[in-house]
Amino acid sequence: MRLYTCDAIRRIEDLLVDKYGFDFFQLMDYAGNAVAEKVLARFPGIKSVAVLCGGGNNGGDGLVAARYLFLKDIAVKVIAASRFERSSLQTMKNKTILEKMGGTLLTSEEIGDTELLRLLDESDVIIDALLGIGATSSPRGEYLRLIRAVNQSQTPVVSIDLPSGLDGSTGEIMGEAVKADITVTFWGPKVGLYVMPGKEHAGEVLIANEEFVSDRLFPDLGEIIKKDLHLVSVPEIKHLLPPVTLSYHKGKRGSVLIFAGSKKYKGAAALVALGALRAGAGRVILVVPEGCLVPGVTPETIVFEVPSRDGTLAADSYIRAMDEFGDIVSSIVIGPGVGRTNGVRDLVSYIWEQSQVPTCMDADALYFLPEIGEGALQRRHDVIITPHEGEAARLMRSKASCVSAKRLEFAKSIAEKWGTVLLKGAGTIVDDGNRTSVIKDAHPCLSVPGSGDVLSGMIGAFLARGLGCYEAGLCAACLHARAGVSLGAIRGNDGILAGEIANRIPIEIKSVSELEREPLL
Ligand SMILES: NC(=O)C1=CN([C@@H]2O[C@H](COP(=O)(O)OP(=O)(O)OC[C@H]3O[C@@H](n4cnc5c(N)ncnc54)[C@H](O)[C@@H]3O)[C@@H](O)[C@H]2O)[C@@H](O)CC1
Ligand SMILES: Nc1ncnc2c1ncn2[C@@H]1O[C@H](COP(=O)(O)OP(=O)(O)O)[C@@H](O)[C@H]1O
Ligand SMILES: [K+]
Repeated sequence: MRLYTCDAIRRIEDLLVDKYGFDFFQLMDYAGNAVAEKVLARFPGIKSVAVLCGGGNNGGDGLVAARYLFLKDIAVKVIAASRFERSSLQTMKNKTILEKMGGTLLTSEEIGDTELLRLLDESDVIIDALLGIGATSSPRGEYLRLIRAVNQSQTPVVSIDLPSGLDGSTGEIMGEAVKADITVTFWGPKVGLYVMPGKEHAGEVLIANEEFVSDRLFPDLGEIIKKDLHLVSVPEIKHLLPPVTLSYHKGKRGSVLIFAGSKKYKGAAALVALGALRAGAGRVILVVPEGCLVPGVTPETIVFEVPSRDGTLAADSYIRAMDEFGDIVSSIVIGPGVGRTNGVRDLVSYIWEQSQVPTCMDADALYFLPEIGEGALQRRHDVIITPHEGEAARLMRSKASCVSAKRLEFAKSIAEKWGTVLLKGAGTIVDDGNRTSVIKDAHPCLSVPGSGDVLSGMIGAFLARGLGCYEAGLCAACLHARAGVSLGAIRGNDGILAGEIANRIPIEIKSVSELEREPLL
């Protein structure tokens, strides 16, 4: 699904006016009306609503929503952060209409903090119409005070277009932002509503008036939006999954060579292998240091023990494994539980510089990449690296908090330097340097130990089945997230085991293959 930046949305709105003759008053009416409808549908029986309005057009949308709710006999209080002195004509007009109809308009400056909180707490719903796509800097003055009050209140919050204070094009928070339960946005999905931390601030996203932005009305839509930015959920990966036919055999499924585990961390290796098998790999070969018995490894896994160096793998592990299995290996996974010894550093460095096999690098393997990067680093087009935010920060010599704040930007920089990247966490990002996808589904039950090991095994399986790094990352992240949503719906947020995520994957693949629609990315 296409994702829209704020610039693209502005161009679409301008075209609706210039090409089709809408005026901005009409567009504001569509927007505010849609918000009122969604609020009434979501919160039936409400009696009172506080509408917090800024002085821009987002505030204008709030005034329209207030009017439609007022007409339904709901007690509406507009609390304005601005005196509307420099507002657009359409916002002014909507203010005048509401006033003439007898609506209550208060100016926040005249309301003390205690009274403000009381007003918000006494309302059944708060509508946040302070800032939309027009905000370009950290909220200040009354806007900031109102945002803080909204976040302090227990009343459900519906944000109009964007949670105020959120950058709609990046998902970054400009200082502080409203934490909404629901965001009603217009025309199409805006990037910032799906990328963390914006995703968390947006709550549930409802898109209004999407039908306006069709290829029929906008044949040149592809020119307007960034074609290389996508929101990906299961329908989008259907056409990527390799078809399985009656003539299939395990050779066609490809073979994954896994370098995982060490004396200290044994279980990781079993989970990578399970992830690969559950995602449909043909043969899964697990290379482990001698004596590091892998608990729980499934009998379907081929275990290949190599001499241990300080309880870990070493550079010669690759040569030994390829001597034995090189003629069948179609992908490599390296990292989970391998440890951080010199032997592992040599192995990672050797694979980065010498191997020609499509590879997924995860966990401890990522620890050594910056060191390799000090030398003559060659970006690998056939490697996908899968850092969480801490690992991403180390790769870019930054802090995890900086990565969390600017996920899209960091993913792009990593992809340009190293190769395709899958930046983990809710709203997982896959970036190959040219294309960026944000995974729509997410569930906190996935935040358990070994969950990432399963994911890297799944990527290995999709690479082995012939997918490119970007496509393998998309399929694995999407199915992994789906498994989380399915398990979470039954079992809640806590106590899911990583192996259970893996075991859920075949069902998720089946449900994707049964989907009827097959939209292109
Ligand atoms: N352009 C259009 O045709 C339509 C726009 N719509 C709405 O209009 C919004 C965009 O409207 P605008 O461009 O007027 O922008 P906004 O309303 O998002 O923000 C601009 C207003 O906020 C104030 N402001 C900006 N940054 C601030 C900061 N950091 N601290 C405090 N105050 C700040 C400005 O002084 C101005 O009053 C959209 O998000 C959407 O809700 C809808 O009405 C649909 C039609
Ligand atoms: N809150 C969350 N919401 C959605 N997905 C999450 C969340 N937390 C973690 N995940 C996913 O779970 C996996 C965790 O991987 P990782 O941090 O490497 O864990 P481990 O090293 O224990 O395997 C990643 O795929 C990540 O995207
Ligand atoms: K808003």
